[in-house]
Amino acid sequence: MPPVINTIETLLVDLPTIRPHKLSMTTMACQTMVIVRMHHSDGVEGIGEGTTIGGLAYGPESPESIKTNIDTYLAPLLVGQPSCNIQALRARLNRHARGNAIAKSALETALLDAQGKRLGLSVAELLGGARQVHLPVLWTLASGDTEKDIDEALLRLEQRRHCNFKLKIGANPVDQDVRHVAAIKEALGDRASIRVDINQAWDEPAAVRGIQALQDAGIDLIEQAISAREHAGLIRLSQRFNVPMLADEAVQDARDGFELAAGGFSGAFALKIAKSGGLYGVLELAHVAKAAGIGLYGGTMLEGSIGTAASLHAWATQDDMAWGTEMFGPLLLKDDIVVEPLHYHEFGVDLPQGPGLGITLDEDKLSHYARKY
Ligand SMILES: O=C(O)C[C@H]1C=CC(=O)O1
Ligand SMILES: [Mn+2]
Repeated sequence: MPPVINTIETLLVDLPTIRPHKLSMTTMACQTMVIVRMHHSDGVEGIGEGTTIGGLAYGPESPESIKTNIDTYLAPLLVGQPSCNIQALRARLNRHARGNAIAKSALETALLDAQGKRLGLSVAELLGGARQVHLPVLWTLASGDTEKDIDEALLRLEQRRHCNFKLKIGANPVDQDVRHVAAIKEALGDRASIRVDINQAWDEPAAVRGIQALQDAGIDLIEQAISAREHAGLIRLSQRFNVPMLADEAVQDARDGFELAAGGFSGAFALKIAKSGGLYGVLELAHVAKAAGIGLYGGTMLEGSIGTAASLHAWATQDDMAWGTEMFGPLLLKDDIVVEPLHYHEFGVDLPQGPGLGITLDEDKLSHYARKY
């Protein structure tokens, strides 16, 4: 008898961050993850994670909506279905439920984890095989304080944990943000690559002024300076400056990637399993980017270890991520809910080994941090 999906359980898990994490639209002191536990009739359990940033501040799905929509609409579409045809299950979810990319990503991750455990293969192997087993990882400096950010960067460099840094800007006036970034670049010099993420905070005239100053200060990459929906503006910025643009919120899936590429965008795309509805969707976007000569960047929604591991399995199948990854989510959290945390060293992280995601839940930690009703 081929296995079928028996039950799907969702848990909201709140973990405090090691310091306030300041973005242009919110400041995070805690991260909330939706953890999926999917049980199959052959006794296999698959785990997945759906995570966003700042409740509804970052995007249209909140942790609570992800949980509710899985429990109410998506899980009933999967329960009782054969477990192994993940493409058929993806199509079924997409046919009956629009949007909800983060919820779908959490479910697809759990399906892949279970299938890998069943077959004795890692998720990267299920996707065709790993071309890298140690991936570079950037760190985000977002304490809100220039001196603290410089100290944090120097410490990470000395620990050989990170040598690429992303600065979150856009909450302050443009000139103040530019001074903050330039001071950090000046302090770190050629020892580090400095990039910025504006998270859509500027309009196009402010972006033209700000990016010119950031380019002059030696910044390497400009992430999502203007509104996600302003594709034409983002294309204009990419054609105007030498410093490359990184599209993040503007590029959710392969369709967005195709539109930007066809419109003349150049630069890089931030890939996130959460934006593309899972690992297959994000790899479709990667293929469009590659065909268009657009660079790849392994992005995060600041997921914990499960979502980060799932993303790593997808990125590992690629040999040329021009801009590396930012898979540091677990390092921003004070604690973890897995038995063996991801191993960060030598400016990167190891791809977890073993069947499925290669991750085991720590039941005590999970029940400690799971939201109680
Ligand atoms: O890139 C984003 O927009 C979200 C996230 C990723 C890293 C970080 O610090 O914030
Ligand atoms: Mn971003």
